Amino acid sequence: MNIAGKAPLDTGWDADQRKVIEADTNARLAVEAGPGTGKTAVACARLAHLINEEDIEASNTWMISFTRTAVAEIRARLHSYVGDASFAIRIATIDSHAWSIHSGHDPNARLTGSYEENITRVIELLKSDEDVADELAQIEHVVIDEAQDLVGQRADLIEALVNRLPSDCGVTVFADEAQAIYGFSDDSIGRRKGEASKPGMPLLDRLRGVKALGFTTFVLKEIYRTSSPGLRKIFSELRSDVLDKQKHRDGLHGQTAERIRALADQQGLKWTQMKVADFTSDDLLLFRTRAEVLMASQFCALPHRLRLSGYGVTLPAWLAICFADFVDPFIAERRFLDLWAARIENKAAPHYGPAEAWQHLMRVAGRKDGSVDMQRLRRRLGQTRPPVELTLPEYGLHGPIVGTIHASKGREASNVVLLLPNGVEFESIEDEIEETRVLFVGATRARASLIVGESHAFRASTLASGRVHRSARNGKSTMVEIGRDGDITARGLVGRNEFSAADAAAGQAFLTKVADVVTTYKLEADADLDWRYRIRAGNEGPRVGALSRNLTYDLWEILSNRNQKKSHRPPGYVNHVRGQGCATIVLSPDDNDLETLNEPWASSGFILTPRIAAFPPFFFSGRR
Ligand SMILES: Nc1ncnc2c1ncn2[C@@H]1O[C@H](COP(=O)(O)OP(=O)(O)OP(=O)(O)O)[C@@H](O)[C@H]1O
Repeated sequence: MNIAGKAPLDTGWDADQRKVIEADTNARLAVEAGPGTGKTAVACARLAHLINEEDIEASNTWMISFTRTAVAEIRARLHSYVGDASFAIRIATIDSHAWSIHSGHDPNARLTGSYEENITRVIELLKSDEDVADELAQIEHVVIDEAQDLVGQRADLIEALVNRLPSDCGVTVFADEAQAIYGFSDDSIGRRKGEASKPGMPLLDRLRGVKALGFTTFVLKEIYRTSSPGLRKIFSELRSDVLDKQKHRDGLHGQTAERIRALADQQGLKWTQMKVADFTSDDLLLFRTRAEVLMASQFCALPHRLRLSGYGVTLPAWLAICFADFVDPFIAERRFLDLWAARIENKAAPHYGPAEAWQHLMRVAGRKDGSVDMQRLRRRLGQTRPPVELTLPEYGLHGPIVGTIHASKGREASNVVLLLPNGVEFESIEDEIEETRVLFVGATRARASLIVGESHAFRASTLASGRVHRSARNGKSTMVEIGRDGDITARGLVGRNEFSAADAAAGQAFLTKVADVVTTYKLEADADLDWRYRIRAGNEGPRVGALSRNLTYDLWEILSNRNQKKSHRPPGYVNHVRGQGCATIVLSPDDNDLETLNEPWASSGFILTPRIAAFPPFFFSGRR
């Protein structure tokens, strides 16, 4: 297949891009380029070229990226270039590559060690273990995208990996230092996290610094993301300023924000006068912090999607709707298509049809006889990181995407509304430079237009669990984030302790009906469940689940932080908890929670869950 013909435009790849795509199989390339110059597109095309034109085995190639959402997008792009061969390429985040080296070669590998301990062990294995060396000897090419974000231990890991690769294994690394975001989370501005505050030397410089590794630098110059003149200035001139060390001094953040306002297609809007519902599916609304995203989402009754940390990948509702009562060990295509026709068609249908859904199932757990192995399917889907091809990239139904800048790195959208934080103060110049790069990333996501608005400044806090809360109505209520990973579990939905079999069935039947619409729930504290909150549909509807203790603990933590543990208690009920349709929870056949569930879910392992992401007000009441 001619990859050039697959370029996004009839004109094909430009000369710089082509040099990278068609470089020698075993070349070591460091590609530096700004936003929208096609780094990710070229990364995919390079692998496609190697597989299609140079006879490199897809299974002997690795593609490493920083985030799981990026991985999903890369898989989709590669599929369009090389078809099903893309499924053989090991596309994953650096963390999951590290984990597979660890678990494959260390008999004592356990998930219990801290993140740092695990990485340290993997680096040791890379340096000294002969089996690891044997495995690496098979690799013919490694592509690393978004390398600017790999710092500290992750950069050590990549360096150790590249050092151990056979000398004829090619490596292509892409990076844009102007987009490096390493130290901060998307929780709040200027909150540094652990060792990331000492980023050290950028990975590209480290690799280029070792002569023996043999890296040559390439640059991509042409901007393809946008033709808007203002945006192109942001992508190029503003980028030079962000990178210019001479300009790294007090006031850089404010000046950068000012420049973005001046070059944007529209500016001066106030978030208080806008709402999520004013936008369409082509729009991406970007906020700096998670709390701002949660606020914007809480006040939007129409379907929309969320993109922020803490809301893991979700599996589509059709899986549970088809398989909740399916207990046979295997399923044949005919049977699946019947289930789809009866339960999914015209209801909770995803953007693909039954034939494609079946192909996904076959790839994940297909057998030689053409049927799908249900136990295997459950094992694969029940992992914390299920196969990307069956997961949904955003949390929600459809409509505009509301997200943090951090969670939108490497992505693009037709129209971007960037809500700039105002009146920010920084503790150090490093903080300010880091936040300036965050602004730059936010301002470079748009293809057609960038609208800049001012966000509404308010204070919010984050608990140890990562849950955000903020005081509202002059302290009368507290808005608390609901729907984080772990808030709703299989037990909370269909556990025997929580529900009779009949009530669980009624709850699941209700969720099937609302699998693709927005639904408002009410939380009710239940004394019989140790004051955990039950989730009721509307005021009078069925109870569809019970939240885990995580929320109850966190509410007491809020009271404790305020010294109100003795005088106040969490409210008996909470309104305005919205769910964006439903998703599926899958339990692996060896999951201990299965025995606590009602039938048929204890046998099937597929459970429907409301997709809740809400920031409702809690009125803590005084104890008498
Ligand atoms: N030669 C080309 N002709 C036309 N469009 C192109 C070409 N190369 C890339 N593009 C398009 O330009 C857009 C930006 O590409 P891509 O997302 O790969 O950029 P990037 O450098 O990875 O950006 P970022 O650093 O912001 O993540 C994509 O829509 C891509 O399809």
